[in-house]
Amino acid sequence: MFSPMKTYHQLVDFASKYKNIVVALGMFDGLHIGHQKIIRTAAEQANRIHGTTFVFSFTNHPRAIVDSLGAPRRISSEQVSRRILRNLGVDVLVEIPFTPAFADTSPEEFIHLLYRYFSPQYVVVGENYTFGRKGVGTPQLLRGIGRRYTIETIVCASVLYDNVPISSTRIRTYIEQGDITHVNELLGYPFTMIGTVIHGQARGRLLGFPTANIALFEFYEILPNGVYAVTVLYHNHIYSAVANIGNNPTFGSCDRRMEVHIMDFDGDLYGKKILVSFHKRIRSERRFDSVDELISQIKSDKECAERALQETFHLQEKISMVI
Ligand SMILES: Cc1cc2nc3c(=O)[nH]c(=O)nc-3n(C[C@H](O)[C@H](O)[C@H](O)COP(=O)(O)O)c2cc1C
Ligand SMILES: Nc1ncnc2c1ncn2[C@@H]1O[C@H](COP(=O)(O)OP(=O)(O)O)[C@@H](O)[C@H]1O
Repeated sequence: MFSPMKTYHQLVDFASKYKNIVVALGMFDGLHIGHQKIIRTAAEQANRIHGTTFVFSFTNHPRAIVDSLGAPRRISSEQVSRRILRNLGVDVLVEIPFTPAFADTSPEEFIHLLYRYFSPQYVVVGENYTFGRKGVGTPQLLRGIGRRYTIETIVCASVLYDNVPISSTRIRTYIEQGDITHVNELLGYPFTMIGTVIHGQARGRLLGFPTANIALFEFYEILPNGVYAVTVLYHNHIYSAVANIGNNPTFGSCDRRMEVHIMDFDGDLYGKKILVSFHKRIRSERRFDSVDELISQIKSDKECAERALQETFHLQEKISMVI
């Protein structure tokens, strides 16, 4: 069993509260395989010196401040990220707002700040990590200046997939395309959303397929409308399920949402939190001319989802990273 991860939203004198600090630095949106390598390296190093594993990151994406195009939509929700960080062995998460003043910090000032609040034995970064005003700080600079403060820098090489480094940007593109297979390969765990079940039009049960509905939020990168093979974690049990993301065009239209029909389940889920993990895209959402056509399509979607879940079964053990 893991001890709970402590979270701070401001910088305090961590050095006097925790011993032998090792800090992983980065934005870590999505916590993909490359991020996991950096954080695992930090945790291993901390274990070796009987110390404390820290992740130091930001509540908002730095690009919200420094990029005229604004911040990209997030890959993972806060809840999903925290579960993964805890499972990777992080003891303390420090997440502070990235403000215009912070963006103006010079690389030297940033390293001084690390020393002042963390006095880390080690910092761990990815090879393409940048920091400080206009992102001019590099891992080499961190290593050079860090030594003056007796901070050792560990630089992790990018993890490649098809000979190209795995990046959050690449994963966002696959999500936009609904390419779950690639999304999950690069994340190293199934793309997952956690949400609370809300009321819909109470129509699903009449169609013979009740669907637990979950509102979608604009600031997360989400999959395109369509039908997906998913699993649902509820009350410590993983169920096979089939999800539809969209506006139900067969019935006019509704707010965009995700709805999940859970197989071999009967119960009241309103107001309950469920965790939905995506495994394969099945088809696009479309308008049907009759309700009977929609019903027979949902029947075949369900069979298709069952088959897809059998095919991807070997990958599903990675769900443990998000639980
Ligand atoms: C597997 C699955 C596939 C679906 N595909 C479509 C679709 O292609 N077009 C559509 O209009 N609605 C589709 N729906 C949504 C149904 O219209 C919706 O579940 C139903 O209207 C119930 O809505 P309610 O939850 O508000 O009661 C699908 C639902 C499921 C479970
Ligand atoms: N197998 C199931 N899958 C999903 N929801 C189920 C299932 N069995 C019962 N339910 C319940 O039924 C509700 C969905 O029924 P539905 O008629 O689609 O209503 P709504 O339009 O409010 O979502 C869920 O929120 C849940 O409480």
